[in-house]
Amino acid sequence: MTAIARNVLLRYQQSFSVQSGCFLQAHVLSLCTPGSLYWRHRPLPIIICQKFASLSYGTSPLNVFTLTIKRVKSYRTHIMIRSLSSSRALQGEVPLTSDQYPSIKRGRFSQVCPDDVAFFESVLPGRVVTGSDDLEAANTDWLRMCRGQSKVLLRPQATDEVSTILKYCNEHNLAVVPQGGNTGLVGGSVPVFDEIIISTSLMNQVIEFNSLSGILTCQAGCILENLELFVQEEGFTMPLDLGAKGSCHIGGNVATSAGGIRFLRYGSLHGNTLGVEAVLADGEIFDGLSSLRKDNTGYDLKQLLIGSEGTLGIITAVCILCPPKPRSVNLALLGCRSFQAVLDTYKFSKEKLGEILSAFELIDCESMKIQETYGGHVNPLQGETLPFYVVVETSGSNKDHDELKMSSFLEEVMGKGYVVDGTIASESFQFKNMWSLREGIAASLMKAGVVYKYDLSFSIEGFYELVDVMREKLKGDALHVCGYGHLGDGNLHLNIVGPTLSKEFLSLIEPFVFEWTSDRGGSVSAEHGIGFKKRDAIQFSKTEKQIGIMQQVKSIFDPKGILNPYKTIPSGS
Ligand SMILES: O=C(O)CC[C@@H](O)C(=O)O
Ligand SMILES: [Zn+2]
Repeated sequence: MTAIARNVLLRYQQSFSVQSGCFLQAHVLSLCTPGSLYWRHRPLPIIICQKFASLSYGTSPLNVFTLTIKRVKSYRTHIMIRSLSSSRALQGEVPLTSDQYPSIKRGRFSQVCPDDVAFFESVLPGRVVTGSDDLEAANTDWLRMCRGQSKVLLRPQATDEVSTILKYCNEHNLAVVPQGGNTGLVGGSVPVFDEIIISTSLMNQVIEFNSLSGILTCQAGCILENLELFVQEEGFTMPLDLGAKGSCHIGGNVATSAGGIRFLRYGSLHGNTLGVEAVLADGEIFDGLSSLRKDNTGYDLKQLLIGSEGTLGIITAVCILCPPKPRSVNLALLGCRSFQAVLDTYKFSKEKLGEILSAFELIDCESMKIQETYGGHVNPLQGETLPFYVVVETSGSNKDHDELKMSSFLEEVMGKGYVVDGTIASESFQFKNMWSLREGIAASLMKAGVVYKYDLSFSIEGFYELVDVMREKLKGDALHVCGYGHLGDGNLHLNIVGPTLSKEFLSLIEPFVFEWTSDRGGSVSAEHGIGFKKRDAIQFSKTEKQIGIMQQVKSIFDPKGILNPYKTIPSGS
C-alpha cells in the first residue's frame, strides 16, 4: 500500500493524494462544526472548523483521492491533518469467525431481506451500505482475527434514528452489532455471523461544553483525539488517553470502559462518565444524559451500560467530566536492571512525585526489540540493553516546581541504583516519540507474526511473574513473549507472538494463562473487555452466581438477545 501523508501540516491551500485502495481516515484536528465525507462508502471523519477553513474533495479519473483544505479566514496559521492508514485493513484474507469457532451456532435470528433494506433506506436515506467489498473493513476486527459476514451497515446520525432502527430490528428479530472506531482487541465490535452493523461514525457532534465545570456532552461517534483537542482549547483535557485515540469513538470507549495511560491519574470511565444516553433493544431511549456530579437516587443504572460492550443498549451520547489541562508535563524514559528495581522506582515515584505523577508504564526488553525491529524506533537509551524500561510522566500546574521534582526524583533513583540510564523529553517531537514507543507496541507486534493477546490485572508486585513463566513454557515455540503495560494500574499486556494461527499453539497458552491469573486473584480482562474472544474466559474472573446475574440483567434489557449476540456472556449460556 502506498504510504499516505502522516501528520502533514497543511498551510493555507494544499492537498495530498492517496492511491485508490487505501483505507483512509483523515481527521482535521481542529474542531467545531462537524461535517463528514465519504469515499467509497468508507467513513472519512472530518471535523472542521468552518469558521477557519473550507474543504473540498474529489476523485480524479485515475482514482486518486484528493482532499484540499482552503484557508478562508485569518485566525489560524495552520490546520493539522492527521492521516491514519490501516495498511492491514485490506491485505490478506482473515478466516471467517464462524469457520474458526464451529461450535458457536448462529442464533435463531431472521436474515436481512430486501424489505428490511428498503425500510432502513427510508429511515436513513443514502446511509445504508450493502456491498460486500464496502463492508470488508467493518466486518473485520483490528487484529485481523475475527471476520463476520454482515451484509448491511447502517449509519444513523441521530438518537431517534437509532431508536427507529432498533425498534424495527427487535420486532423483526434481526441481530445487530454496534460499531464505533472498530479498534477493540477482543472482537467485540464486529459481527460473528451476519448481524447488522450499526456504525456511530456519523454521530460525531459535540453537544455542549461547560467551561466552568469541564463537563463535555457529545455524541457517541466523536473521535477521542478530536475531543481532546476540543477540550484543550477550553483549558481542559480528556480523562482518558489511549493508543487508538486517532480513530476510537468516545461511545465505544464508554461501552467498553476503556482504560489507557491516564487511568492512574484520573481513574476509570465508571467514575468520569456522568451521563449516558442509550437506545435499548426495543427502541426505547435510556435518557440518562445527566451532567450532575452527584445523584444518589437509588441504583446507578448507567453503570450497567458502561462496559456492557453493546449487549444492553447502544450508547448514543455521553457526558464526560474533564479535568483541567495540566500546564506543565514532564516525560522520562528510564532503564532498570531488574523488575525489583522497577518496583522500587515506582514506589519512590509515588513518594517523591506524589500527585503530579500521571503515568507509569512498563516496556520490557522484548517489547523494546519489537519496536526497534518492526516499529522503526530507535531506543533512546543507547547504552547497554536493559531488561526493563519505564515511561514516567508528571502533569501539574507549576513548571518550575514540576521540573525540579522530576529532576530530583531522577537524581535520587539513579543515586539509589534503581535506575541505571534515563532520558528526559524536552522537545515536542521527543514527547511524541516516547509515547509512540510505548503506545505503538500493539501495532508493531502485528508485523511480527500472529499475536495472542492477554490483558491481565495483577497486584503490582506480581505484575511480571507470568511473563517469565510463559517465556520458559513457550521456549522454542513462541517467536516473542512480550510484557508491557500500565504498571501503575497493575495492568499487564502479555502478548505472545506465534508463527501461525494454530489451535495447538493456543493450547500451550490457554487455559493456563487464565487459571494462573485466577489463582492469583487477578482479572482476565483488565481494560479490553470480554467481547467475543474472551467470553469463555470470563468464568475465571466471575463466579457462576455473578454470571447468572449478568444473564438476568441481559434478559431484562434485551429479552430477544438481538444486541451484540455471542459477546460478553459465556457461549454456553
Ligand atoms: O496490545 C495490547 O495488548 C495492549 C494495547 C493497549 O491497551 C496498550 O496499552 O497499548
Ligand atoms: Zn493498555
